[in-house]
Amino acid sequence: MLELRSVTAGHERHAPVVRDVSLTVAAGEAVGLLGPSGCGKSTLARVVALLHRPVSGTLLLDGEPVRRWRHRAPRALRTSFGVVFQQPRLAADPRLTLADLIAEPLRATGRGAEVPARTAELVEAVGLTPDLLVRRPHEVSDGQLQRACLARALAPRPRLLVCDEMTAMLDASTTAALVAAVERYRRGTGAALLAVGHDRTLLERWCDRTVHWDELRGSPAPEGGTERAAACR
Ligand SMILES: Nc1ncnc2c1ncn2[C@@H]1O[C@H](COP(=O)(O)OP(=O)(O)OP(=O)(O)O)[C@@H](O)[C@H]1O
Repeated sequence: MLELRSVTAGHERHAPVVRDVSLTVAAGEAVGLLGPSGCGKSTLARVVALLHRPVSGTLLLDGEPVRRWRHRAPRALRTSFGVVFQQPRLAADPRLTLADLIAEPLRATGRGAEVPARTAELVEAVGLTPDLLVRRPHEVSDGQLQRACLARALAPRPRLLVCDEMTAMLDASTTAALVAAVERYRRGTGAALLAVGHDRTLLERWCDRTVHWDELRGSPAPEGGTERAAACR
């Protein structure tokens, strides 16, 4: 379903943090990605979630190369991917109520009519209570806000969910609840998962297979070789 071929990406032009990384996630598969702090996992997660354009290499979805990232990506492609980050307070607009936060991706993609029904489903799915929906991020706990961020990621029914250290700052019971919510969603939809983290025990229990960052680098480029993303903007 998702294939990264020799992807190089970074934040400074001549010093990429992700170099020549190749990775495949099959339809419905859950892949855990482990690696030390600062190696580039979050940068790669952002490339996969179409939020960060690589310098070079190819990202294929169902065999089709992705040619545009961020707001340039076609709407259908953007809603194929959902992402949950480690720090919900950095990922949530502090001005929005939780209801508006969860509805954000549907409204942004012209699906506002789905908001009431979908929000009701999601609130239950992630274990929030409806009274929290009128609150803003500073009025809820980290765990409650992360539940809302997961609901936001699931709102458009993505085919691939990227969880970038989603549970790193949560207690064991909230971690278990969020992992269970992701797994219920995947069972119901057949969505694939890329879960990034440091916690080998959690990822090995959660995912079908776990790969280490070092295993992703320098794989031989498959037939067709690399593709300059810059040429595809
Ligand atoms: N927006 C940015 N601008 C410049 N450098 C950045 C930016 N984001 C990350 N970096 C740098 O890129 C490198 C990789 O960061 P990244 O967040 O991808 O690593 P990580 O493996 O996810 O780390 P951690 O496990 O600690 O979250 C780090 O050296 C970091 O300082």
